[in-house]
Amino acid sequence: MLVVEGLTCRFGTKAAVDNASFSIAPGGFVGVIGRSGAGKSTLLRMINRLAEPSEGRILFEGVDVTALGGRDLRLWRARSAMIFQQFNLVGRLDVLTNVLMGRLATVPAWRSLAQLWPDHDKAIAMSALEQFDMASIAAQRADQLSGGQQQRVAIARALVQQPSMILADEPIASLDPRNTRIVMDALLRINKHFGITVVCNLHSLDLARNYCDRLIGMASGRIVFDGAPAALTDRIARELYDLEADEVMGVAPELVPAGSALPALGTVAAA
Ligand SMILES: Nc1ncnc2c1ncn2[C@@H]1O[C@H](COP(=O)(O)OP(=O)(O)OP(=O)(O)O)[C@@H](O)[C@H]1O
Repeated sequence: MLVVEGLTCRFGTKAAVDNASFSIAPGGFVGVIGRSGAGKSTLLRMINRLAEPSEGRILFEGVDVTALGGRDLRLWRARSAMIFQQFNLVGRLDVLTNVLMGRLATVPAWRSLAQLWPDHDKAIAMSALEQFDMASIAAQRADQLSGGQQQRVAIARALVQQPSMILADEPIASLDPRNTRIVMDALLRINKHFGITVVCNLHSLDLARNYCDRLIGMASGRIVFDGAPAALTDRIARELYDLEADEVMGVAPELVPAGSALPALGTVAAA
């Protein structure tokens, strides 16, 4: 169980994440939604400890992740594997070696530097590539792949970290619709087949509704919605996304009857 308590991250006087509290049970597929600048990336980066919280705590299975340092912190970063919008592969290295990078936390540095990966780790990496039908391109350079293939390699790299959770920060933001589906299906497979919790920042509300079993909505650093996708009405979505709403929902504007009051943000979260 991941528990986030009063988590805040300030940059100067601005709170990118402001007093966020929630818990995530194992095995969920959670979408973090909200407009650009809402604080989604900062939230995920704090959970992985790539960004330092200004206040609050992160607990995982009762361990205070916020207090970890040294080797324990490296192990936590492997256990809460991040996937990034820009894939973060090493383009000049082959696909298999990129996936093996996910084993760095468990392999002595001299072995990885000398490219002497143990057979056991190579087998794990090949098996991860097979999961996503990519074993046949194991020897190709990463920079020769399409964006969708690169992201699936990044997902395979995350999988070999044997994570408890995958934190995906806008993983499909630079992909076309076909590759978007392939990559989201890969994340869903990781979630359903391996039972690994997925927390995924998504700009598209349609995707979030289709793939996630729970949505956390953020606005100006605060959590303003936390519930099942079905509970997120179009009206709340419009408040979350403001002028971007039609773009993220892919629908025509809804006519709001004159004089009808919008529910206050946070009312659903509080219910
Ligand atoms: N390192 C930083 N230094 C200063 N301000 C930052 C830093 N990182 C994020 N911010 C600010 O914090 C706020 C939240 O940013 P964040 O990237 O977490 O939002 P987001 O919802 O992920 O947006 P996007 O979808 O555009 O990535 C923004 O106003 C951003 O400019």
